Amino acid sequence: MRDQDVSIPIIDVSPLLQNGPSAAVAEVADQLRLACERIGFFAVVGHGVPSSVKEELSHQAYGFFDLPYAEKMRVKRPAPEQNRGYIATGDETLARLGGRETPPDMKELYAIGPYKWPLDDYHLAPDAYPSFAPNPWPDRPAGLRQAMEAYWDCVERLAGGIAKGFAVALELPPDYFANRIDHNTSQLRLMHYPVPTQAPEPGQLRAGEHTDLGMMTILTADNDRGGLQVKRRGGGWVDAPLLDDAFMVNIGDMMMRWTNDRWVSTPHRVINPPEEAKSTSRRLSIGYFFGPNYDTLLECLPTCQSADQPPRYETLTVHNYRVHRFARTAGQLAAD
Ligand SMILES: O=C(O)CCC(=O)C(=O)O
Ligand SMILES: [Fe+2]
Repeated sequence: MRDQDVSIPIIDVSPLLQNGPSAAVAEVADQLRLACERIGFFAVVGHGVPSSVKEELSHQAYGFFDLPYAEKMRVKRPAPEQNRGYIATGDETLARLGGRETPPDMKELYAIGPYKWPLDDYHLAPDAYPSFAPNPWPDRPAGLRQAMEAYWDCVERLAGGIAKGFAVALELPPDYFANRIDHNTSQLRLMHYPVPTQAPEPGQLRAGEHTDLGMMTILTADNDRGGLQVKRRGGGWVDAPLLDDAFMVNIGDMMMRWTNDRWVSTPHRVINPPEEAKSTSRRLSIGYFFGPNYDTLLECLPTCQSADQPPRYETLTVHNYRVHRFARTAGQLAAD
């Protein structure tokens, strides 16, 4: 297939979540494999996340971003290396993840990390930080916490199902990733792109071009707001489709390392609204950035190497890989 003909497929993942018959699982896995090889993005339906869970979180998120700035700052990011709390407009530049210097993204966000974990040796070990640390919850809106936790549980289950599909697609046992993600170090980020009040600076976008760092990202945005664009393997941007009741999923850099570049993480960005649509361009997106356990080894998968294809990347733990990536971006604050 020619690169310019590749589009973002829609995949029904329900067999992965319902322990469907192995033929159905293999069929979904094959669709996932093609999507990951060709474009690195796919839309999922049959995801099992009730629309009420998504709608409630969207409602609560708008409630939070509508609060006065000073109130939002009460839950500001607790420390620069932490990826949680309120991150105000001007404080994040996703393009830096790829080593590019641009003006900051035109967005504000509120993020949490894992919220239910015991205070045991594993979660209190030095390498558990900053993945496991307390989340600073705002007092208002009162329903935000419950909505974020309910949403987290649903998309965590979905990510587990997709991970099973990835394993089958990579000719590994279906549960290959299970004990590598059972203490996952994910983040749930509410991203608010307000109506722009001034013209963007040259090179300034709602979210600059980047690849995501983790294993996969599960995204949803207001249905009628476009802006997310995905780079094709051969170059050129394609608009992510606006679909009702689907999640957009993309693979991140950890999948690329695991698969020895068989599944390349795809650059994407969020472009500015056109001038004529500016006044109604407020956009909310919700991203679940799924990261494996902090001590999981990112080592070339056994099925992704051979005598002609030796491992291209050094083996690192998830924790050390993150530290290494942040060092490369010169300690700048960036999304995970
Ligand atoms: O807002 C979106 O649709 C995507 C944002 C994104 O790619 C990110 O935050 O990593
Ligand atoms: Fe992203």
